Amino acid sequence: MAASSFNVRCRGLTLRYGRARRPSIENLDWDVHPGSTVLLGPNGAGKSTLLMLLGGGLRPTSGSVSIEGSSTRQPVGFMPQNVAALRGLTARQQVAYAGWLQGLRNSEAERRADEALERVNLSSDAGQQTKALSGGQLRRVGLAEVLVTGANLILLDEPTVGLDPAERSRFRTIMSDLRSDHSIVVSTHLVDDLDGLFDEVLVLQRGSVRFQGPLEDFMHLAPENEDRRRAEAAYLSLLPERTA
Ligand SMILES: Nc1ncnc2c1ncn2[C@@H]1O[C@H](COP(=O)(O)OP(=O)(O)OP(=O)(O)O)[C@@H](O)[C@H]1O
Repeated sequence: MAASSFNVRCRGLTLRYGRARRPSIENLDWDVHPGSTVLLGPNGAGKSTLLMLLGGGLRPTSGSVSIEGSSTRQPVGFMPQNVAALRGLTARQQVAYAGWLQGLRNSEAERRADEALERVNLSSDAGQQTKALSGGQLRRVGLAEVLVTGANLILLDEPTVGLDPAERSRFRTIMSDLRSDHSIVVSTHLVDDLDGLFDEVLVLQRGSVRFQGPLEDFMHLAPENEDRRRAEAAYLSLLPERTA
């Protein structure tokens, strides 16, 4: 994919749930950077809401998300925090089903499902019922469900939360591999492990942008003497009150 020719722009993006007193995303301007972006923010800051707006799962109350230069029918794919295991389906069938829902013919959906499962290192479990998979394996099925659609931009909502260290490391390796031919945006609470995986950082607080820029600039926000947990120190310097 030519990531650089693919643009996703948010302008004045605002989302208010029902009769909520204040918007969960407020007047947000953001150009999604080609490459990989980490989305940080305290609980309730609006990370999931922003990802759902980008993925088309929510319609903005006002403002817009525009997508230009995509070569596929489904330019953006969203993996939610909780990936559902569909009863009675194997991993291969569940991934192929996601492709079929996007309009692929059965044979094409199955072929792409095999490719996607290989990409997430699950080929050997393709015949397992998804209900029988571990939490980490199920997350990887969820990622394969996104890949099967051919999306250019992949949105991952807290993909490593609750995973054991081995599965977390496996997932990081897969994300790192995906950076070669996809743009990715990943929301996370885990600010200790950003280096080598992300180019850009977006920090949200109460639905507004608190910081956006290259990872290097973000790291410079950390006080001089903070070395080991530099990213966490940078993050805390933006959010002294730790409120959403
Ligand atoms: N379906 C909904 N109806 C009403 N309010 C909602 C709904 N979903 C989220 N909110 C509110 O919108 C705000 C942003 O929530 P969101 O889940 O996007 O934040 P988040 O940064 O992803 O939080 P977390 O890190 O806890 O997942 C919060 O105040 C939340 O209570």
